[in-house]
Amino acid sequence: MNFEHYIAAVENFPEEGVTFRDITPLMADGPAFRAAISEISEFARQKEVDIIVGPEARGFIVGCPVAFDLEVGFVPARKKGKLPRETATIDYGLEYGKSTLQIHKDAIKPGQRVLIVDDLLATGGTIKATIDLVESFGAEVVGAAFLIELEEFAAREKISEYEVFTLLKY
Ligand SMILES: O=P(O)(O)OC[C@H]1O[C@H](OP(=O)(O)OP(=O)(O)O)[C@H](O)[C@@H]1O
Ligand SMILES: Nc1ncnc2[nH]cnc12
Repeated sequence: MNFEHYIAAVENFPEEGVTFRDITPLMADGPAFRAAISEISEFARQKEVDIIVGPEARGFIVGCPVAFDLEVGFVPARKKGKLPRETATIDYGLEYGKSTLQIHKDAIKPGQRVLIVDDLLATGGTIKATIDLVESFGAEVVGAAFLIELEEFAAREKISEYEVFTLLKY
């Protein structure tokens, strides 16, 4: 399937100089969305994962159906102040701005095999922060999977020790 056909390029969003890769047309097309999720699920199955972790918000959109497909749990890494119970916290930078992610302290057990799933890999700030946060639980990050990789940022160099799966590269 030509997944690129379902990704809209929006110039100068959310700020001047950024080409935003919008996945909402892919999400709006049932067969295309399902096919894209299935490709990530196929990768995830080989990794024998215990849980999927997805960073807010688009990591939920891609990560939850993968978890459902594999019949494993999904753990949200949420932006600061959204989770109601005790959390582990990490600050990070991304292509446009800075943010903080939190995971509930009882959500991941030491030794669990974790796959991190998100929509897009740009500078790698989000994935690196999510990896560090997951590893702070004593869990094993068995890989990371994305719909889109922006190769100009060379994020793979930041996470070269991890297996990275991406459906589309720009
Ligand atoms: O590789 P990076 O430079 O870190 O950029 C990629 C991240 O940026 C976007 O999320 P954003 O923080 O904009 O949040 P959203 O999902 O809530 O839109 C995207 O969904 C990734 O999580
Ligand atoms: N260029 C981009 N398009 C969509 N999401 C992003 N997250 C970080 N950079 C992005």
